[in-house]
Amino acid sequence: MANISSLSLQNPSQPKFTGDSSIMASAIDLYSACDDAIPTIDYSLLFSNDPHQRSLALEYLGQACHHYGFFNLVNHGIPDKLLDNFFHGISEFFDPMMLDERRALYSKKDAMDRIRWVLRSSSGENREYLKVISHPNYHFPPNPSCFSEVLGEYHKEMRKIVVGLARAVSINLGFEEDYIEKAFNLKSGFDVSAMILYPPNHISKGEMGLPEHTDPGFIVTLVQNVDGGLQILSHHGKWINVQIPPHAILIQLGDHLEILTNGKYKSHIHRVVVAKNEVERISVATLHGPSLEKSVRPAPEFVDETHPQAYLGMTYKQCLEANGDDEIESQSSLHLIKLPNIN
Ligand SMILES: O=C(O)CCC(=O)C(=O)O
Ligand SMILES: [Fe+2]
Repeated sequence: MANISSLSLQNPSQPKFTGDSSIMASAIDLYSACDDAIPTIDYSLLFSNDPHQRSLALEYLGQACHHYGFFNLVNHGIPDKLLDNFFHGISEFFDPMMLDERRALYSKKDAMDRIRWVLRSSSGENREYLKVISHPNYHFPPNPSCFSEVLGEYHKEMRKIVVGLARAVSINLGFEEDYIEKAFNLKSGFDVSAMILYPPNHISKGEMGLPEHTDPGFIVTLVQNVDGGLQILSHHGKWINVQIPPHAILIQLGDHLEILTNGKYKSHIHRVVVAKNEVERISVATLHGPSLEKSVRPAPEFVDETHPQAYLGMTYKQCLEANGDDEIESQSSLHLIKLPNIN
C-alpha cells in the first residue's frame, strides 16, 4: 500500500556523505539540514485495478504535492538494470582520460547547441554537466558507444512516467485525466536533461555544488548514483537532506505547475552541497516542461475572490529566456512572473 511516511529512506548499500561524516563537518555547519523523512509514492498503485487502493494512492499523491512539492517515486517500472547502465554510461562520459576531447566537442559554440558540456567551478557553484534536449527531439552524444542507446531508453521510459503522473495529478486536482497534458501540450513538451558530476573533475573550490533555486516546468525527475548532497527547503522553512532509496526517482514539482494551479501546488527551493572532493556523485535532473509555444497562466478554476490571480501568463519559451538565458541554460523566472500579493 502507498505510504507517504513510513518507508525506510536509508540506503545502506550506497556511500553517503550526508550526516555525521567528518568530511562534511564544515559544510554541515554552513548548510545544516535535518534528516526528516520525505513522502514516498508507489507509482504502480496510482494505476491499480483495485479502486480503493488507487484512490488511497491518489490521495497520498495529492498530500505530497500540496504539503511538500516533492516525493520519492518507487515501483515506477524503469528496470534497475537500465538505471545502472545509465549511470555506467555517464561515468564513462566523464572519464578523465576522455574528458578533454569531449569537453572540446560539446563546449558551447552556439545558443542553438542541443548538446552542451558546461563546467562551473567557483566558490559559489561546483559541478560539471552534460545537458541535452531530450524531448520533443532526442539530441544525444554518439560517444561513448551504447551511451546514446541507454540515454534514449531512459528518457523514453521516464516520459511514460511523466505522462502517468500528469494524469494522476489532473485527477487529484478534480479534472479529466488529460487536463495537464492539454494545459502544457505535453505531447510536444520541451525537456532538458542535465547529467551532473559533483564535484567537477574531483576538484571543488567550495562547498556549494549548486546554489538555491527552483526549476521551471511541470516536474523535475531526478536520479542519483550516491545518496546525499541535495537539500530541499520545505514549505515550512526547514532545510531537509534528501535521501532517495536506490533506484527510486525523486519527483519535484516545477514552477509551471505552481503557475497553472495559481499556487496550490508549489515548486520549492533546493540546493546541492558537495563534500571537499572526497565523494563523487552523479545525478540526472530532467526538467519536463510545457511545449515552448504554450502560454501558461493560472487556470480559471484556481482563481476566485480569495485566490486572486497570482502569476502572469507567458509562453514557456518566454519564461525560459526571461533571465537572458537561452532555452537550454534556463533558470527559474518565477520571480518575474509572480504578481504582487493584492490580498
Ligand atoms: O543534482 C542535484 O541533486 C540537483 C540538480 C538540480 O537541482 C538541477 O539541475 O536543477
Ligand atoms: Fe534544480
